[in-house]
Amino acid sequence: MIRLEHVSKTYKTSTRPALDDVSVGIDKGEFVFLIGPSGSGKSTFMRLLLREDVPSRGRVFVADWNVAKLPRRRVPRLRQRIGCVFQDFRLLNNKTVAENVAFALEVIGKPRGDIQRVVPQVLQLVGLDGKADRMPNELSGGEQQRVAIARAFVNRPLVLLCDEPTGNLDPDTSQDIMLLLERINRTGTTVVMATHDHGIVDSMRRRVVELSLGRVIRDDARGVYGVGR
Ligand SMILES: Nc1ncnc2c1ncn2[C@@H]1O[C@H](COP(=O)(O)OP(=O)(O)OP(=O)(O)O)[C@@H](O)[C@H]1O
Repeated sequence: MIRLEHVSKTYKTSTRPALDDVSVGIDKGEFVFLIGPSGSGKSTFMRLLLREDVPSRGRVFVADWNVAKLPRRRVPRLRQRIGCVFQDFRLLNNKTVAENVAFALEVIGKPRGDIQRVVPQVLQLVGLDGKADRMPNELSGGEQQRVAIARAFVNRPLVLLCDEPTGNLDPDTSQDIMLLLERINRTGTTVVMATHDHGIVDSMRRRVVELSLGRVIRDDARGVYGVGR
Protein backbone atom coordinates (compact mmCIF):
# COMPACT_ATOMS: atom_id res chain seq x y z
CA MET A 1 0.00 0.00 0.00
CA ILE A 2 2.89 2.30 0.89
CA ARG A 3 6.45 1.92 -0.29
CA LEU A 4 9.43 4.18 0.16
CA GLU A 5 12.48 3.14 -1.86
CA HIS A 6 15.77 4.70 -0.80
CA VAL A 7 14.06 7.98 -0.05
CA SER A 8 16.11 10.98 0.98
CA LYS A 9 14.78 14.46 1.55
CA THR A 10 16.94 17.49 2.15
CA TYR A 11 15.13 20.78 2.60
CA LYS A 12 16.68 23.76 0.83
CA THR A 13 17.43 25.61 4.04
CA SER A 14 18.85 22.61 5.86
CA THR A 15 22.27 20.99 5.80
CA ARG A 16 21.38 17.52 7.01
CA PRO A 17 18.70 15.41 5.32
CA ALA A 18 15.29 15.20 7.03
CA LEU A 19 15.09 11.66 5.60
CA ASP A 20 18.21 9.75 4.71
CA ASP A 21 17.95 6.66 2.49
CA VAL A 22 14.69 5.40 3.98
CA SER A 23 13.20 2.20 2.57
CA VAL A 24 9.95 1.00 4.16
CA GLY A 25 7.03 -1.07 2.87
CA ILE A 26 3.63 -1.05 4.54
CA ASP A 27 0.98 -3.56 3.46
CA LYS A 28 -2.72 -2.91 3.11
CA GLY A 29 -4.42 -3.18 6.48
CA GLU A 30 -1.29 -2.75 8.59
CA PHE A 31 -1.18 -0.55 11.69
CA VAL A 32 2.21 1.12 12.02
CA PHE A 33 3.60 3.44 14.66
CA LEU A 34 6.18 5.91 13.43
CA ILE A 35 8.30 7.00 16.37
CA GLY A 36 11.44 8.99 16.97
CA PRO A 37 12.46 12.21 18.64
CA SER A 38 11.41 15.63 17.47
CA GLY A 39 13.09 16.39 14.15
CA SER A 40 13.72 12.73 13.26
CA GLY A 41 11.64 12.97 10.08
CA LYS A 42 8.17 11.66 10.94
CA SER A 43 6.27 14.63 9.53
CA THR A 44 8.46 14.66 6.45
CA PHE A 45 7.62 10.97 5.90
CA MET A 46 3.92 11.83 5.95
CA ARG A 47 4.29 14.94 3.82
CA LEU A 48 5.91 12.88 1.08
CA LEU A 49 3.00 10.41 1.09
CA LEU A 50 0.58 13.31 0.59
CA ARG A 51 2.77 14.88 -2.08
CA GLU A 52 3.02 18.01 0.03
CA ASP A 53 6.66 17.71 -0.91
CA VAL A 54 8.74 15.47 -3.16
CA PRO A 55 11.82 13.45 -2.25
CA SER A 56 15.27 14.67 -3.20
CA ARG A 57 16.12 11.08 -4.03
CA GLY A 58 14.28 7.76 -4.18
CA ARG A 59 10.67 6.85 -4.92
CA VAL A 60 7.42 6.95 -2.96
CA PHE A 61 4.44 4.76 -3.81
CA VAL A 62 0.93 4.92 -2.35
CA ALA A 63 -1.38 2.24 -3.73
CA ASP A 64 -0.26 2.15 -7.36
CA TRP A 65 0.72 5.79 -7.57
CA ASN A 66 4.31 6.86 -8.02
CA VAL A 67 3.63 9.87 -5.83
CA ALA A 68 6.40 12.26 -6.87
CA LYS A 69 5.67 11.58 -10.54
CA LEU A 70 1.93 12.20 -10.33
CA PRO A 71 0.78 14.97 -12.62
CA ARG A 72 -0.39 17.93 -10.55
CA ARG A 73 -4.00 17.46 -11.64
CA ARG A 74 -4.01 13.94 -10.16
CA VAL A 75 -2.79 15.03 -6.71
CA PRO A 76 -6.31 15.77 -5.38
CA ARG A 77 -7.30 12.19 -6.19
CA LEU A 78 -4.33 10.85 -4.22
CA ARG A 79 -5.24 13.06 -1.26
CA GLN A 80 -8.85 11.91 -1.39
CA ARG A 81 -7.65 8.40 -0.66
CA ILE A 82 -5.54 9.43 2.33
CA GLY A 83 -7.31 10.58 5.49
CA CYS A 84 -5.43 12.81 7.93
CA VAL A 85 -5.85 13.30 11.66
CA PHE A 86 -3.81 15.84 13.63
CA GLN A 87 -3.00 16.60 17.23
CA ASP A 88 -4.96 19.86 17.14
CA PHE A 89 -8.14 18.39 15.51
CA ARG A 90 -8.41 21.17 12.88
CA LEU A 91 -12.20 21.30 12.85
CA LEU A 92 -14.20 24.10 11.27
CA ASN A 93 -15.42 25.88 14.37
CA ASN A 94 -18.34 27.62 12.69
CA LYS A 95 -19.83 24.34 11.50
CA THR A 96 -21.65 21.65 13.46
CA VAL A 97 -20.27 18.15 13.95
CA ALA A 98 -22.38 16.80 11.07
CA GLU A 99 -21.46 19.75 8.85
CA ASN A 100 -17.76 19.22 9.51
CA VAL A 101 -18.03 15.64 8.34
CA ALA A 102 -20.34 16.49 5.44
CA PHE A 103 -17.96 19.17 4.24
CA ALA A 104 -15.30 16.57 3.48
CA LEU A 105 -17.74 14.98 1.03
CA GLU A 106 -19.12 18.22 -0.37
CA VAL A 107 -15.69 19.38 -1.49
CA ILE A 108 -15.23 16.24 -3.56
CA GLY A 109 -18.64 16.62 -5.15
CA LYS A 110 -20.52 13.74 -3.50
CA PRO A 111 -24.27 13.84 -4.16
CA ARG A 112 -26.39 15.33 -1.37
CA GLY A 113 -28.34 12.11 -0.87
CA ASP A 114 -25.15 10.12 -0.29
CA ILE A 115 -23.93 12.70 2.20
CA GLN A 116 -27.17 12.60 4.17
CA ARG A 117 -26.95 8.82 4.31
CA VAL A 118 -23.29 8.31 5.25
CA VAL A 119 -22.72 11.14 7.74
CA PRO A 120 -25.00 9.65 10.43
CA GLN A 121 -23.44 6.23 9.80
CA VAL A 122 -19.90 7.46 10.36
CA LEU A 123 -20.93 9.51 13.41
CA GLN A 124 -22.36 6.34 14.88
CA LEU A 125 -19.18 4.44 14.07
CA VAL A 126 -17.08 6.96 16.00
CA GLY A 127 -19.50 7.07 18.92
CA LEU A 128 -20.96 10.52 18.31
CA ASP A 129 -24.58 9.74 17.50
CA GLY A 130 -26.74 12.28 19.26
CA LYS A 131 -24.05 14.98 18.92
CA ALA A 132 -24.51 15.75 15.23
CA ASP A 133 -25.82 19.26 15.85
CA ARG A 134 -23.25 20.34 18.44
CA MET A 135 -20.60 22.92 17.65
CA PRO A 136 -16.95 21.85 18.12
CA ASN A 137 -16.54 24.15 21.14
CA GLU A 138 -19.36 22.27 22.85
CA LEU A 139 -17.36 19.04 22.75
CA SER A 140 -14.56 17.58 24.85
CA GLY A 141 -11.13 17.16 23.28
CA GLY A 142 -11.73 13.44 22.82
CA GLU A 143 -15.05 14.11 21.12
CA GLN A 144 -13.45 16.69 18.84
CA GLN A 145 -10.87 14.14 17.83
CA ARG A 146 -13.68 11.68 17.07
CA VAL A 147 -15.19 14.27 14.72
CA ALA A 148 -11.81 14.69 13.05
CA ILE A 149 -11.51 10.92 12.66
CA ALA A 150 -15.05 10.71 11.27
CA ARG A 151 -14.19 13.42 8.77
CA ALA A 152 -10.98 11.65 7.75
CA PHE A 153 -12.71 8.30 7.43
CA VAL A 154 -16.06 9.21 5.87
CA ASN A 155 -14.72 8.88 2.35
CA ARG A 156 -13.28 5.42 3.17
CA PRO A 157 -9.63 6.27 2.56
CA LEU A 158 -7.08 3.59 1.77
CA VAL A 159 -4.72 5.05 4.35
CA LEU A 160 -5.26 7.01 7.55
CA LEU A 161 -2.29 9.18 8.54
CA CYS A 162 -2.42 10.24 12.18
CA ASP A 163 0.08 12.82 13.39
CA GLU A 164 0.16 12.72 17.22
CA PRO A 165 -3.61 12.17 17.42
CA THR A 166 -3.53 11.74 21.21
CA GLY A 167 -1.08 14.56 21.87
CA ASN A 168 -3.73 16.83 23.42
CA LEU A 169 -5.69 14.13 25.24
CA ASP A 170 -5.52 12.59 28.70
CA PRO A 171 -4.51 8.91 28.97
CA ASP A 172 -8.03 7.47 29.28
CA THR A 173 -9.35 9.51 26.37
CA SER A 174 -6.26 8.54 24.38
CA GLN A 175 -7.03 4.87 24.95
CA ASP A 176 -10.58 5.41 23.66
CA ILE A 177 -9.23 7.10 20.55
CA MET A 178 -6.85 4.18 20.01
CA LEU A 179 -9.75 1.72 20.23
CA LEU A 180 -11.47 3.74 17.55
CA LEU A 181 -8.38 3.75 15.33
CA GLU A 182 -8.12 -0.02 15.81
CA ARG A 183 -11.72 -0.41 14.76
CA ILE A 184 -11.08 1.64 11.64
CA ASN A 185 -7.96 -0.42 10.97
CA ARG A 186 -10.06 -3.60 11.19
CA THR A 187 -12.16 -2.33 8.27
CA GLY A 188 -9.01 -2.80 6.16
CA THR A 189 -7.78 0.79 6.33
CA THR A 190 -4.01 1.07 6.62
CA VAL A 191 -3.12 3.25 9.63
CA VAL A 192 0.20 5.09 10.05
CA MET A 193 0.47 6.97 13.32
CA ALA A 194 3.32 9.24 14.37
CA THR A 195 3.49 9.45 18.13
CA HIS A 196 5.61 10.20 21.19
CA ASP A 197 3.16 8.37 23.44
CA HIS A 198 5.10 5.50 25.05
CA GLY A 199 2.08 4.12 26.89
CA ILE A 200 0.05 3.69 23.74
CA VAL A 201 2.84 2.12 21.69
CA ASP A 202 3.69 -0.27 24.52
CA SER A 203 0.09 -1.32 25.11
CA MET A 204 -0.82 -1.90 21.47
CA ARG A 205 2.16 -4.02 20.40
CA ARG A 206 1.88 -3.16 16.73
CA ARG A 207 4.57 -2.61 14.16
CA VAL A 208 7.00 0.11 15.21
CA VAL A 209 9.22 1.97 12.72
CA GLU A 210 11.70 4.17 14.55
CA LEU A 211 13.45 7.11 12.92
CA SER A 212 16.54 8.87 14.17
CA LEU A 213 18.12 11.76 12.29
CA GLY A 214 16.15 10.77 9.22
CA ARG A 215 17.18 7.11 9.20
CA VAL A 216 15.16 4.01 10.05
CA ILE A 217 16.97 2.56 13.04
CA ARG A 218 14.37 -0.04 13.99
CA ASP A 219 11.44 -1.83 12.38
CA ASP A 220 9.77 -4.28 14.78
CA ALA A 221 6.68 -6.29 13.90
CA ARG A 222 5.25 -6.12 17.42
CA GLY A 223 7.30 -3.40 18.98
CA VAL A 224 7.40 -1.26 22.09
CA TYR A 225 8.46 2.37 22.38
CA GLY A 226 11.84 1.40 23.72
CA VAL A 227 13.70 1.33 26.99
CA GLY A 228 15.13 4.57 28.33
CA ARG A 229 13.52 6.80 25.75
N1 LIG B 1 9.95 22.99 5.61
C1 LIG B 1 11.14 22.73 6.14
N2 LIG B 1 12.24 23.44 5.77
C2 LIG B 1 13.45 23.17 6.29
N3 LIG B 1 13.70 22.17 7.18
C3 LIG B 1 12.65 21.44 7.57
C4 LIG B 1 11.32 21.67 7.09
N4 LIG B 1 10.48 20.77 7.67
C5 LIG B 1 11.25 20.02 8.48
N5 LIG B 1 12.54 20.41 8.42
C6 LIG B 1 13.69 19.79 9.14
O1 LIG B 1 13.69 18.41 8.80
C7 LIG B 1 14.00 17.61 9.93
C8 LIG B 1 12.88 16.61 10.18
O2 LIG B 1 11.71 17.30 10.57
P1 LIG B 1 10.29 16.62 10.74
O3 LIG B 1 9.31 17.73 10.96
O4 LIG B 1 10.04 15.69 9.64
O5 LIG B 1 10.50 15.80 12.12
P2 LIG B 1 9.45 15.12 13.09
O6 LIG B 1 10.03 13.82 13.47
O7 LIG B 1 8.11 15.13 12.48
O8 LIG B 1 9.44 16.09 14.36
P3 LIG B 1 8.26 16.37 15.42
O9 LIG B 1 8.14 15.15 16.28
O10 LIG B 1 8.77 17.55 16.19
O11 LIG B 1 7.02 16.68 14.65
C9 LIG B 1 14.25 18.58 11.07
O12 LIG B 1 15.63 18.80 11.17
C10 LIG B 1 13.53 19.84 10.64
O13 LIG B 1 14.14 20.99 11.17
